[in-house]
Amino acid sequence: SEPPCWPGGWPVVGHAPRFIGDAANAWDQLSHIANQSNDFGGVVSIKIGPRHVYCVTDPDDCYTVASTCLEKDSYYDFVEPWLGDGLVTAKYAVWKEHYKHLHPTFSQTFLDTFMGVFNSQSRRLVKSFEKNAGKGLFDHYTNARHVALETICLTALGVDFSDSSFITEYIDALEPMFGTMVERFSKLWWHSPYAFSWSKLKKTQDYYMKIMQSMANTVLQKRKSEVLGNTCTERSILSGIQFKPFIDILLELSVEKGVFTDKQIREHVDTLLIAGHETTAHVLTFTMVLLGSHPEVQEKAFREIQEVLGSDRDVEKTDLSRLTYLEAVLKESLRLITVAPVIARKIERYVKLKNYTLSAGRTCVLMFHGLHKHPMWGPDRHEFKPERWLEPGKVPDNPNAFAPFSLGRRRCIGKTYAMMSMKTTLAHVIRSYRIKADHTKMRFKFGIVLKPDNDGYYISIEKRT
Ligand code: HEM
Repeated sequence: SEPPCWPGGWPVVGHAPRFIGDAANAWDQLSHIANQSNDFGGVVSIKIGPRHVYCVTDPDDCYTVASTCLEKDSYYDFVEPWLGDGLVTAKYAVWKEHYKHLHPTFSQTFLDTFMGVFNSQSRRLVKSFEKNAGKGLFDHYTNARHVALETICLTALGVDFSDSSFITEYIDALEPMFGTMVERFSKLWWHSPYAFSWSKLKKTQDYYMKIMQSMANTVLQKRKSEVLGNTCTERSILSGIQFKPFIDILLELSVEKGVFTDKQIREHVDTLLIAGHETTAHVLTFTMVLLGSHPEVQEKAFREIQEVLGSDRDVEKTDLSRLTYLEAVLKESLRLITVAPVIARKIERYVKLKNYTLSAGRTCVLMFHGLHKHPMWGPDRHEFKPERWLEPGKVPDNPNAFAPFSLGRRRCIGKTYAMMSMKTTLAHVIRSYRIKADHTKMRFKFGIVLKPDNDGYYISIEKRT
């Protein structure tokens, strides 16, 4: 049978009026639907204008959809002019071909070579915090994001932008462009490509997109001539840190095997830049707030870091698996504040779930924030308790209950990269500063990823002696 309908829909427009308003309202509605879905047994259906959208929070049903519906929903077309054939937006046929070539570049062996970059970048973040020590609340997201973008530029592009204005200029174009995309989501009448093509919003979007594409192209062309001419200066600039950036692997594949066009390389690089920095920067920001609000957790993490690392040495790859409490902190943070709360798939042919059947031609949204608050997590599911990850029987034994990086074959390719870099950064930050914050003051908004909506996420820090 069809899943139950979320109450409160209007004729013709359905639930669309509920989404009118700002991004904070959009997040409130998404949270509401997720709760309702959990109350209704894990699936609920909503109507956004003519479009039927299924919203799923049941773990097994999430997995069924993630593993059988591999085509992204047409909502992703909003981002297509920018990210094109990049892995997030690519049509399944292209994705399958490109994924085969890209997957090995995320192997543990390649990622291990990034540890030097992760450490030096973490030290840059610690240093950038220094001026705020003992000075009250400050916006640590700005620093975290700047450093995260620098990190992904180093590892994906092989370019060190720490002494240039590239990062600031990129963020200055990215912010308003992202804004136009979120605005399009929230305005039903601009969902139609035809109506949108005439809008002022599209003009603004194109303006910023051009800036970003031309920045990416400049980097790409420079790198291409270096790779072809075998004069990769950046690698020697980062002396002592030997690694191969993703772009070199893409360029080699395109030169040797003709796998990618220049445009596709640009789209892959843009995808990595955006998917690889906004997410990790927000998770670090939120995790620091949670640590600052739970001093006993923070002290326990600090003691573990002292035990594993001892002196002020760099984090090595073998340390990462020994930082088990820190890992539990990160997982609990990803569970409680799910930075990528929703993804959407196209239902191409009918899909049989545990209790319902989804009809072809519709949209299915997997609500990971709802999955992470499913009653199976227990009565304390709204609380921050890293201990649950370390005590037997305290997390659901369903392998699909935890999906911050999505599920199935199109799950995040950067999961290990993200965990390695975030753990390294937190280890450096926690051992350098004592953090104070109040997570109850945080408000959120939906900006494709989950973002803070007020300054309630600010932290204050004191230097540890
Ligand atoms: C905490 C950090 C991160 C989280 C929570 C996260 C989450 C996700 C999620 C939920 C998806 C599925 C998106 C969808 O289906 O629409 C995804 C896909 C993806 N992520 Fe991540 N991500 C993180 C970090 C990264 C990093 C560091 C990179 C790159 C270095 C990355 C690269 C990608 C790519 C390329 C895809 C598309 C994969 C595919 O379709 O094959 N992500 N990520």
